[in-house]
Amino acid sequence: QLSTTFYSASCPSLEAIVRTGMNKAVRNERRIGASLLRLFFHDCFVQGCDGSVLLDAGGEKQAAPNNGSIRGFGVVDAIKAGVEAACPGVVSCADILALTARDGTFLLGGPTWRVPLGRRDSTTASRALANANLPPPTADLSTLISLFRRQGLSPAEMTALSGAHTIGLAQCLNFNGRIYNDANIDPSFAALRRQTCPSSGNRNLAPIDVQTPGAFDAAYYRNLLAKRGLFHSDQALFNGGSEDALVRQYSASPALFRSDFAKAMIKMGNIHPLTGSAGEIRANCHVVNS
Ligand code: HEM
Ligand SMILES: [Ca+2]
Ligand SMILES: [Ca+2]
Repeated sequence: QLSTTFYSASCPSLEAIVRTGMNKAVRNERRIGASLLRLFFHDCFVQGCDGSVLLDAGGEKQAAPNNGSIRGFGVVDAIKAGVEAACPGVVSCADILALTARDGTFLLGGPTWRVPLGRRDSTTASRALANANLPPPTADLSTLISLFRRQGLSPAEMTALSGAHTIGLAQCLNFNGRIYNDANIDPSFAALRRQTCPSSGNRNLAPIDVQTPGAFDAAYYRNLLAKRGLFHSDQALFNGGSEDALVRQYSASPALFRSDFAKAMIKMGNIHPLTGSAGEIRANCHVVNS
């Protein structure tokens, strides 16, 4: 139902405006490409890809997986302002977010893909659904598989999408349990991470991919082979279970990873979009229209 040509008559400059905005944002701070990729994931897993994560009301931003962690709202706002100037009242915040995720991935060296468009924006957000649907970094493989299955995504798609952790940073509180307690971790990697993380709490940042945190590549999977996954949930993909073989394949074939990642991103972007006359085109991504 979404279409890559949805705005070709109503907003032909849309993709150029988003690309220019993302170029500028990534030049200013490379990590922001990762942050927008994650923001789109956190949107899609809560009520579908409907821009709910962008709403200030509703408590979704304060849900445990989001609070003090999700970022990139200013970039969405700046791009939305440019889009509104060119094509007022036409393009949803949900679609802008989908395009920023694609461009963020590409600008950090990842694959590109054509983004199906035509999503509309929700009038609600949900803290409860964010807490229930977003995977915690303490998850085991069975939990990851079931949380992705709930969104219509297969274990293989979950394994490909987790490769997003080839870019970006994380706070100690999300991996302290792993570096202090897990057995399936490379001891020298655990020691390295403990150097900047005290044994509880703490918002200090570390790269998720110890090798190339600023580059979208297959190093994430090579890390898993070496027991250098940062989150317990990362290493769960390569811990003697059903995804081991695919992790090995992706570690050996970056081209396969790139192509499967792009396909899985399109599939994730199709989670329960609002279309037709459902929802609205928000004027301001932070608030519902009055
Ligand atoms: C498989 C289950 C997943 C879990 C348990 C998980 C968990 C996390 C956690 C805990 C962080 C660090 C947040 C912080 O410390 O502030 C993070 C960061 C990140 N995640 Fe995931 N994630 C998962 C899947 C995904 C998927 C599917 C994507 C995108 C397709 C993604 C993209 C990212 C990115 C790019 C970052 C870095 C963001 C930044 O630097 O701002 N993650 N994830
Ligand atoms: Ca949503
Ligand atoms: Ca990397």
